[in-house]
Amino acid sequence: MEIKVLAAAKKIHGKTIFKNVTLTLHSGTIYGLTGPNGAGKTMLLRAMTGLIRLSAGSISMGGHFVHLNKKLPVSTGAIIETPEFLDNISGIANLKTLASINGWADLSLISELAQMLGLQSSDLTEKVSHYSLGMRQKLGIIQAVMENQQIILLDEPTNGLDKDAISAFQHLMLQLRADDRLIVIASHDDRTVAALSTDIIEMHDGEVQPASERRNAS
Ligand SMILES: Nc1ncnc2c1ncn2[C@@H]1O[C@H](COP(=O)(O)OP(=O)(O)OP(=O)(O)O)[C@@H](O)[C@H]1O
Repeated sequence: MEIKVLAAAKKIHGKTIFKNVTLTLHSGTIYGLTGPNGAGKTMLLRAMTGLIRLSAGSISMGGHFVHLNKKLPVSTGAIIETPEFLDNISGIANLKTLASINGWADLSLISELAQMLGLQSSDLTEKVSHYSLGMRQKLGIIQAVMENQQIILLDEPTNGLDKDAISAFQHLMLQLRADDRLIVIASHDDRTVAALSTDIIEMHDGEVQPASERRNAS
């Protein structure tokens, strides 16, 4: 399974956010999406999940085009910017609500993931309004993987995570890669990117550095 980004471009009010982005991403790989603030990483991830319309080019998953605000052609888990949850209900209630959108909730997998990331079962029953940034991020990670999504797109997933949680997160990502998932991690956390990524996609001013200049250790 692949994600193909072909000559993708996005302009907002005449300003180029990204352009000429052509990439083929493969399952069983963790891609580190790097680059300075404002390079266009988040916008590219938003385009991949169908949250914004491209100005030119196309994005497909598993051979089918991604369309604006439509169900994605391949099951995809994502954290784009800060994970959004309903504050006045518990963590577990949020996960159940989100899972039910796709019609599937595996409570034993959720509790296994929570335990792995250091989220206690008493935390899961706490209202999200009482969560710390790290707890929200852990809930976001669980949400992005709890339905065995084939594609996992994560924007700054280690934000707010402590050292132990970062190692647990890295361990989880490596497990998922071994399970043939396609993972993209946009991050300023160089250590996590270096520890996990077999391919670095570097963006500058809305353009991706040519593949031939990229490190490819896979
Ligand atoms: N809603 C918007 N309208 C217009 N321009 C926007 C909008 N959102 C983002 N931008 C611009 O798009 C560009 C790319 O932003 P993006 O958030 O994708 O960068 P990034 O690489 O994720 O940066 P960071 O490392 O800070 O997260 C920036 O110049 C930003 O100002």
